[in-house]
Amino acid sequence: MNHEAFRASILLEALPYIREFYGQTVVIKYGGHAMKDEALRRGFALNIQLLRYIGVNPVIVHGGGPQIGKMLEQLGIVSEFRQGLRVTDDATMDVVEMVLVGKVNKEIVNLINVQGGKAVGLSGKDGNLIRAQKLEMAVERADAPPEIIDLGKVGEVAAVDIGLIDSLQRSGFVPVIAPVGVDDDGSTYNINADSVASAVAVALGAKKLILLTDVPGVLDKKGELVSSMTLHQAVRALEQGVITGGMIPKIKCCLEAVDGGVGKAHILDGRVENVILLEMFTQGGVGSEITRK
Ligand SMILES: Nc1ncnc2c1ncn2[C@@H]1O[C@H](COP(=O)(O)OP(=O)(O)O)[C@@H](O)[C@H]1O
Ligand SMILES: CC(=O)N[C@@H](CCC(=O)OP(=O)(O)O)C(=O)O
Repeated sequence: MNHEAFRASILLEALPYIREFYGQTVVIKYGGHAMKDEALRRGFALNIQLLRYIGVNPVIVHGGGPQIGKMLEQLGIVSEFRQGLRVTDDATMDVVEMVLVGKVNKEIVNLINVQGGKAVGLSGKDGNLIRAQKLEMAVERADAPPEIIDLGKVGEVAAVDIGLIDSLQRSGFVPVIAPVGVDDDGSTYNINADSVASAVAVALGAKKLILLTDVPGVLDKKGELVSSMTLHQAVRALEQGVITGGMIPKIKCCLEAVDGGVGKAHILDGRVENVILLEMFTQGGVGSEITRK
């Protein structure tokens, strides 16, 4: 199907939803795993452009973990993850910033613009967008007080200044944000992209937070997709140990977003073509959604 025919068919299906989403902000976290394939990258950009076309305001927060890993390897810098986060010394921070802000961010901007969009790339430094603070990571231990581990230049979001995003959206631009922030002293921090997406979604009062990853959504004990969970059910799933590894921080980000006023949070398979449109504009969707009630 060519571009025009595809756009027309999507528009027909989307009609009932246009009213609901018109003028609303949707924050989409575009993870490194969902960027690997050229056709998928083009499809992602087309989905973003289609959202703009029907009056939705998408804001992209991107990752790039695998891309950072590859560059560190080429430079002979050993990288280690603790609790799903990259231990970041000064040399690693330089590479993270170069890869995320200099390479991945501009590639996404270019992709969207090639599809006829107007994307602008930002890092958390631009317009004081993301104020960071050093992450104090406490790890629970059996029969001992929690251990505080030092991850170096790994930050968490302290504040989001939406001024620049606001101006860009009003001028019809799609902001594309790299998850790098600065603290009050101007030190640069590497922040997990899911956390940045969640904080940006809350600050913007977004209708939706969409996290694109490399699984169909949240899976239960039998490996079956959980289409919908309330905040309460998601907390129970965390406590019961159904959710492990990288899915733990992802669910926590969804909880923070919905708790902070975002309409719904979605975890979707970024390897599936048109997954954003399928989730937003079909009955029942295709991934997992987390709702307040
Ligand atoms: N219950 C679960 N449902 C789905 N994925 C899970 C679950 N528990 C753990 N995971 C793992 O979480 C991973 C997603 O987290 P992560 O690799 O950090 O994603 P990303 O790199 O896209 O941010 C999945 O690939 C899967 O291995
Ligand atoms: C602190 C930390 O771990 N930061 C991440 C930032 C990129 C990211 O989150 O990328 P994905 O979403 O593609 O995994 C990192 O250095 O890999």
